[in-house]
Amino acid sequence: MTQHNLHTPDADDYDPSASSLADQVDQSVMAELLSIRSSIDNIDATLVYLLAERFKATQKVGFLKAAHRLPAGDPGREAAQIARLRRLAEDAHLDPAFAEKFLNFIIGEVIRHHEAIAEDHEAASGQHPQASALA
Ligand SMILES: C=C(O[C@@H]1C=C(C(=O)O)C=C[C@H]1O)C(=O)O
Repeated sequence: MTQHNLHTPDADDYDPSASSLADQVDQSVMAELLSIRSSIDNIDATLVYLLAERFKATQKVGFLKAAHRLPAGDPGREAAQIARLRRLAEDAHLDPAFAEKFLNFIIGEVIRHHEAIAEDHEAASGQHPQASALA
């Protein structure tokens, strides 16, 4: 049975003024809150597009690594990226520990994708022995 009364909002019916606070704050506070939230919404949309572009790039790396049987992770590269992002975060007054956690979270996901790409690649070259000989 579907629960139509427990409505979960989705992107198609996004209401930028959705809030559980409406009956707790006066209208002027709510107006200020909504104005700030509209920037938050723009930033969140940008993050999604940026992450989508990043994953498009890392997918290409995944195919390249699979074709040349390279390991999914590259700890030397990751250490350099983390040191750099921590520095950038400090300059930007963002908590460097958070920046590191966030990057590690993304890299973990990328590595899972690379492992899946490598498995698919191995399975496909197993089915076509001449393809694996050429790789
Ligand atoms: C994308 C790569 O693969 C992995 C993922 C990384 C990332 O998401 O930036 C960095 C290093 C690797 O552990 C890469 O080697 O460049």
